[in-house]
Amino acid sequence: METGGGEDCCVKVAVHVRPLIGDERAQGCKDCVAVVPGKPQVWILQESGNTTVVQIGTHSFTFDHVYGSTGSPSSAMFDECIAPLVDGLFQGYNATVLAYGQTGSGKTYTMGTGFKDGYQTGIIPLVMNVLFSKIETLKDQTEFQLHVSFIEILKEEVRDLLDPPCLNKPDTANGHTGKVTVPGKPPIQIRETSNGVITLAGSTEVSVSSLKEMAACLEQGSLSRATGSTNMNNQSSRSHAIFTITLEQMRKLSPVSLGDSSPNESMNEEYLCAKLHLVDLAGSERAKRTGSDGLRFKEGVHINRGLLALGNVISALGDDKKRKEGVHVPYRDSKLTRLLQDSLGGNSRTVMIACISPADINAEETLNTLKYANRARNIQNKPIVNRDPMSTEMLKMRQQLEFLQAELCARGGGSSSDEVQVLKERIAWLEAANEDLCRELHEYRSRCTDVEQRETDAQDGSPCPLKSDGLKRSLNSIEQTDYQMGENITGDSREIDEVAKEWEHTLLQNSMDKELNELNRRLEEKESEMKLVGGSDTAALKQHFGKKIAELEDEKRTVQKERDHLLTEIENLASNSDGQTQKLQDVHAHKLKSLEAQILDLKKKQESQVQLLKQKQKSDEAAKRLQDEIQFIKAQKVQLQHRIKQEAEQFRQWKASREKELLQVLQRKTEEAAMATKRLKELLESRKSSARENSAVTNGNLTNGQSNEKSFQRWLDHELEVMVNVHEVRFEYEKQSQVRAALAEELAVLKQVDEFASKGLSPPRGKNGFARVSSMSPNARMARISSLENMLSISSNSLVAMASQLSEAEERDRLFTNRGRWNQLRSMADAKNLLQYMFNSLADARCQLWEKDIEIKEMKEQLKELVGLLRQSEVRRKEVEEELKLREQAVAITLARSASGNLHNSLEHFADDTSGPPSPMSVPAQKQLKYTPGIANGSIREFCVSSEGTPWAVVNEKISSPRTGWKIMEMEEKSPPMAFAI
Ligand SMILES: Nc1ncnc2c1ncn2[C@@H]1O[C@H](COP(=O)(O)OP(=O)(O)OP(=O)(O)O)[C@@H](O)[C@H]1O
Repeated sequence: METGGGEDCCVKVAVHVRPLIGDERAQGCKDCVAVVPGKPQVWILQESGNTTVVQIGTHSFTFDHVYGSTGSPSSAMFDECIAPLVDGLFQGYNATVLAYGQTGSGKTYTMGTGFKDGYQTGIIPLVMNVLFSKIETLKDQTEFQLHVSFIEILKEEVRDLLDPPCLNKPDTANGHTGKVTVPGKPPIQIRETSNGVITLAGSTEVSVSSLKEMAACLEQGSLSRATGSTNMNNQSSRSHAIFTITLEQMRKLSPVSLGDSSPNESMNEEYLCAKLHLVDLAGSERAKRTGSDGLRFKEGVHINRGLLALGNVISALGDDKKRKEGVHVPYRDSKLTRLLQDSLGGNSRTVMIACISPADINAEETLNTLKYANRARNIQNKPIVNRDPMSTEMLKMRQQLEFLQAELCARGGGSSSDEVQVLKERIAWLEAANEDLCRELHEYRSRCTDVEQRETDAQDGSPCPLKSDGLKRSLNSIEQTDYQMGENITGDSREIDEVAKEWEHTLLQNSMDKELNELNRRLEEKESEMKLVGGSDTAALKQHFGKKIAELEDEKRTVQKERDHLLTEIENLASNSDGQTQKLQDVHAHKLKSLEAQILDLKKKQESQVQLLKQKQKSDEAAKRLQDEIQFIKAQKVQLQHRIKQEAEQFRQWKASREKELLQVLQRKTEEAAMATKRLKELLESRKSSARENSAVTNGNLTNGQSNEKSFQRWLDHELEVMVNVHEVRFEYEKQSQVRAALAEELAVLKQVDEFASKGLSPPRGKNGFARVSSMSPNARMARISSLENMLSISSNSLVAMASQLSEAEERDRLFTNRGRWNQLRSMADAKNLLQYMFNSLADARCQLWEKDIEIKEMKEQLKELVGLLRQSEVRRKEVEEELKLREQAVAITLARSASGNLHNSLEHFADDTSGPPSPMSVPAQKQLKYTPGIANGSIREFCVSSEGTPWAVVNEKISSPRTGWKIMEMEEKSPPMAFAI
């Protein structure tokens, strides 16, 4: 059904970098993707220190377009990449848009297959808008018919998203969504027709005539897809979804005049049919990162298999050149692979949008995505216009007719009747040929249908072989939970210690703060009292009082003098008893009286002054006492402040050393990871050279059979070492990711608490980690935040570096697998030798494994016994403590009695008490364990000696481990002397 030629064109690749999303921010992820401004070039970055940015080795990729991050805005993607494909549809070109990338990288967001409630984002809604507005402008010249289909490929099974009865029916086999067959309706199948075209037979094609109808199909399908995912208990799309728009058009061409004969309508029409496949592939994922749930694991395997298929298609198509050169490049022949192959490598115009996350934690997947995408750019497509064969033939005839008419005109506008007759005959011949062609086409189509039906029947009858070996192996490899248990237990108890220490510090600081506040309060109280008591200057007061008393004394003396003088005068006057004298006498007597009153008053004043002075002295003494008290409180305060400072300093030092320790652990882990990464790099490098060496061997450059054999053995050893190293790096990667997640979690909590504190709020109670963090001082919090950020940065760098090597290893391994690991073995003898070597190695490895198993069993037994004995001795210790307490009490009572005169009796009583066995333990002797590193299997007896030199335990060797050289000793207690116990 296709004619017409087209030029070759490569698959266009546009990278879409989404921003960091909430979850990634919460995990403290850094942006490790950079786009060169103004160029479609992407770099994966590694930060060195806090400021400098260094590019990692070879990880720079150039594409046709890069959107997001510092590249072109995402809004430009449609106009630059997709709109030309929509235009092409109207010219009859098929087109495919593929969204590819890891889980959560933004494929659904980019494509718009999560279309819901009319909310239009993504490519598909935009395609629909443009399609209908274009149809609106062309509807006068062209008749259009639109169909849509929406299917989902889940575990290599096709589900029709537009046919509800096929959806959401429980599959009895595994309990999740499966497809049921509707009677009379054949199931959808990915089929390969006899001429090699891959088709989806039996999918619903809904005819649509408006934007609304098409949007409803997209929405219905998207919802069905989401429901399916929810049934499988998973939010992410676990399937490949293909939304196909088929555009049929019948164009009205300008009529061709056929002289006097009636015009043939069909010759004035052109029929074109083109399909646009919009594909949202399931996200690539590593089984380990999705958790160990069996169902999800299986899905992951299928998804990855699908994506592997895509990867293979891409690389196989990319290797087309090699195929042309005669090198065997295998295609995987799964139907899905072929379907994708047709979309990518067929006659479509194809745009691949490689979605990536910028988070450093996804660096490995991002690198893989970019590598695939980069390879996809090499794929050559040959787009052609899809015309109905009839239409094509008509078009040819039409062209001939036009040519003939033009010729006719060129000969002067007129033509002889003979010429017209010749032309008419030619037209009749062409029409007859056309009819023959149509008949042939019809027969050909029915033959094709027969062949397809036979193929389908044959497939239905043959059960599909189970390829479960790889899966089993993968499942076995994830059963490693025991491995880290010891580490976890140690980690947990360490964390408990740490939390306890922090609490202790907080409580101590709080109680000391309270104490300090109390001291301050008392100090204030005393000081204000002091102000009251000793507020004025005591010396000045004393002087003031002294002066006052002296003045009073002077005054008293003057008044007394005056009184004496008056008395003498009165006596003199008494001897002269005339009237005058009597009068004077009275005056003097009066004056005398007042003077005496004055003297009395002065005396009182003086006394009160003396009293005041005495009181002052008393208050001085009180002030002195207060002063002493204040001094004492002040000294206490200084001491307490010193203790607070000391304790804080101790805690700070402990914390710093803990932090240092943590950093050292992280650094050690990072160094280990770096070492493993470096080793892997070296191994990968040397693999390249050993591959060359081996190819030299197989090309016969080395004739010596033995060196040939050795070289194969070396190569095999090397391959195995690489495998183990990749495993090691992956293991380190997982561990590092966990460390990083824990750091990020703590950082997030600290930042939240900080935010709450800056708003003056207290963090929510009962939330994990909040209580502990909120008790930290702001400075401690800031210090911890910066230290965590530092650690996160180190961890990020290490993760990115590991991801880089892992991706390299994976890439090489994949290439190697494609080429065939064993291709270089050219002779049966080589193969047999290598097989023998492998057999020997495997046997060795199994024997070693067996020995290790035995050792582990032995150690587990020992551990069990040790734990039992530890518990016993713990119980025993408590008993002894109790007994010791009782004896101490008894001794105290005895001493008290002896002090009260009953010395003799009590000593007798005391002797009675101690007349039993001299050991404080009256129960049978207990066995204790003792570890002695060193020579095993020796006959050893040891004596533990008390402080007085008395042997009290005999030690017998019990179990010994030839591997570790540690032995467990049994110790029997001999009763130590009582005097020692007292
Ligand atoms: N360009 C973008 N801008 C903002 N958010 C985005 C962008 N791309 C994706 N996201 C967000 O990232 C998350 C994951 O996106 P999406 O579901 O499209 O990923 P996906 O690749 O389809 O995942 P899966 O393969 O698991 O289905 C979603 O929350 C989505 O809203």
